[in-house]
Amino acid sequence: MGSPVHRVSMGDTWSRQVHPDIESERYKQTFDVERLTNILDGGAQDTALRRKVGCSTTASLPSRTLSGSLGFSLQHIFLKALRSLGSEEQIAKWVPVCNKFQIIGTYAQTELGHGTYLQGLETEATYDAATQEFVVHSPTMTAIKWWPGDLGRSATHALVQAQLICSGARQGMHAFIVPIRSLQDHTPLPGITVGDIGPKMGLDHVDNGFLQLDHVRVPRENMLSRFAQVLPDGTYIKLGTAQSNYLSMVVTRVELLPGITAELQKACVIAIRYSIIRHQSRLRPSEPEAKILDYQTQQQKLLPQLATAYAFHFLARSLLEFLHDSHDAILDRDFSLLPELHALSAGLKAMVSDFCTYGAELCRRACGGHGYSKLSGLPSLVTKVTASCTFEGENTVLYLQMARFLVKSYQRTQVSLGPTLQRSLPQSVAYLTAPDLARCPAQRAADFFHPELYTTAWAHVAARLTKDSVHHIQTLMRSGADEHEAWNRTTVIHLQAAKAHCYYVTVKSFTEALEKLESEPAVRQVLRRLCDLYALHGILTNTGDFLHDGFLSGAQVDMARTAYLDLLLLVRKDAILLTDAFDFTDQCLNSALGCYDGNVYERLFDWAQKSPSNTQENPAYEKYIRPLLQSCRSKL
Ligand SMILES: CCCCCCCCCCCCC/C=C/C(=O)SCCNC(=O)CCNC(=O)[C@H](O)C(C)(C)COP(=O)(O)OP(=O)(O)OC[C@H]1O[C@@H](n2cnc3c(N)ncnc32)[C@H](O)[C@@H]1OP(=O)(O)O
Ligand SMILES: Cc1cc2nc3c(=O)[nH]c(=O)nc-3n(C[C@H](O)[C@H](O)[C@H](O)COP(=O)(O)OP(=O)(O)OC[C@H]3O[C@@H](n4cnc5c(N)ncnc54)[C@H](O)[C@@H]3O)c2cc1C
Repeated sequence: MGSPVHRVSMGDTWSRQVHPDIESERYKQTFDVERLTNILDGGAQDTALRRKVGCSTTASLPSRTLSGSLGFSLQHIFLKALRSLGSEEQIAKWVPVCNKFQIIGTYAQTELGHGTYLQGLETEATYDAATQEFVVHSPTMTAIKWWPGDLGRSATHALVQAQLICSGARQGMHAFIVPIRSLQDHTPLPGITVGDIGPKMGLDHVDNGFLQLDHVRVPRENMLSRFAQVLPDGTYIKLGTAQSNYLSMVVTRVELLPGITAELQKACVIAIRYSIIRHQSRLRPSEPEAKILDYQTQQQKLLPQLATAYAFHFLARSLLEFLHDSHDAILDRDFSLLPELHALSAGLKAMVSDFCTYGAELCRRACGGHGYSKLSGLPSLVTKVTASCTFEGENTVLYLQMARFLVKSYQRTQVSLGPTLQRSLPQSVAYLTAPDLARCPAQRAADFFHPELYTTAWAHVAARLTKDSVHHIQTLMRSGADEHEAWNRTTVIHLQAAKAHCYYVTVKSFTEALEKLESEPAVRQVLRRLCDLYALHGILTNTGDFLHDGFLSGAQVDMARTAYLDLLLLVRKDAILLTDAFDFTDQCLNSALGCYDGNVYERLFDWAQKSPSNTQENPAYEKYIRPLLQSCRSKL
């Protein structure tokens, strides 16, 4: 069956037939794969459009982003910042020339000496009222902009985040459009030293660069002025908050989620399809070698990752909807939803990138030796997704931003505001004031197949860890620590609370997505198993947090494990169909192990023969091997 994109190529004989092992897995269709693909896309028309454009289900999500661009095209970050921080006039001026590639933009915020601590950025933009210009300058070596994508060789303009100095005061980080290369011959403009930062772990196709500015002048109109203005005489008008100019990072963190999730989805497709083709060892001495996906340990490696990949798809959709609903208000300077949006975007970007990096590497290892071959597509996928743990905010720092929001939300519950409090707490932390179950009510394994039960369990642990962190701070301060030291000496607990909260938010968004699938019983059932598996996998890999205060008993953990192991068997039956539903083309997967037709060994052998080391003269023979052999022969 499969979708039209999976017409196998009419190349070699082996590429015209689907391997019987994988074909047999597609016969027993317990649900309509095409229907699930449509649901992931948001509808059948969206599937058709995506196939025309050639993306996977998740990567198409950004097409509904604020910018309407598809995925992370060149200068996506630059455009994002322009739309978030620019006035309507500035957007009208710069976005069209960007979209027509009359200029190429880069987002230049990080410096050699600072990436995380934005208050420490050293690049300066000093207003000169006499000429109504800003003088943008790198005062020190550590102020050199370092890392911006497309800066190394491509960009003609940089959106430079710099400390604004005007009216004799430092006004904090503001964004300035700075031309850096000539539009005639692409050479660096006066005062500009620019280049590539050199080899990286991955993402080799991106020219991350450096930019040193030597008193470069730009017109007053080049400061993005949605949230602040500098008048011709140098008067500073503040229109937002101290962090308004951080808005583009919030938007980018949300819009990165589908792309990061797609990497885990691809890793799951490759590893699960390979695990159907790969036969190794015997389940019973009398039987032929088993498909490695029939080993419980292989199921336990891969299927929770598949569940996570689906969970993050619905999480990304839910957060994109929240961004959509709040973004216009924020642009109109109603910042009431921004704290929750910032916390969610920070914490969930940290969790999604952490888990997708871990999961992609797990999928790679689950493919044995062939997983270490670049022909599998997995090594480059792992090095690519790893970057997402750092760019757009280093994960630990972002988890701590989420923790800061949890602490402040919990502290609000400590001030007795009565019944109005629950309504006023942000929706994502409403559980902090909900009646708390002291004990899980589960009596048997099947009880763990109830979304309400495991969602409540996650809320309980997140609330407990948040309360623990606040009490830890209070204890330290009572013993004489100031608020900053108390905060720092509690950050390990803060991280635990933030991670538990993020897991709770993901479970909740998955269950809410399932509630909307009333009319799709077969698809809903298969997704429900994945939701159960995702929730229980988290409980069983963080058992201590659930046992800590007796919320779960040891016997109940055994029940959860029984339910979990049963789920592995059920999900195993649908595993191939669930990978097919992501609708990645073979070209997109770029993997000899993960092709739709399952002809792994033929592709490995065919692709290996085409690799440069087999198609070019061996440079080592004349220079090293022949002289070595000859010298050894002469001694015989
Ligand atoms: C891999 C697969 C992907 C596939 C597709 C992609 C392919 C390749 C494309 C690659 C694209 C990547 C491009 C990368 C770009 C970048 O990396 S751009 C640079 C990103 N840099 C950062 O994210 C910097 C991180 N640091 C910060 O955000 C801040 O310094 C901080 C850590 C948040 C601290 O800021 P600070 O001003 O010091 O604030 P605090 O004192 O901590 O808090 C004060 C209050 O401000 C609130 N706040 C902080 N940040 C924000 C925000 N962004 N929005 C709104 N509010 C914010 C914070 O909550 C505090 O509020 P109160 O608690 O109420 O006081
Ligand atoms: C592939 C890639 C693409 C990038 N693209 C861009 C781009 O286009 N534009 C751009 O401006 N930047 C870009 N960056 C830079 C990126 O945004 C920064 O690297 C990132 O924000 C992390 O900052 P840092 O490098 O200073 O790390 P650091 O903050 O120095 O992190 C080092 C360690 O210090 C710890 N740490 C730091 N602060 C704290 C704290 N307060 N509490 C506890 N621990 C802390 C961190 O957890 C981490 O373990 C890119 C980076 C990469 C890898």
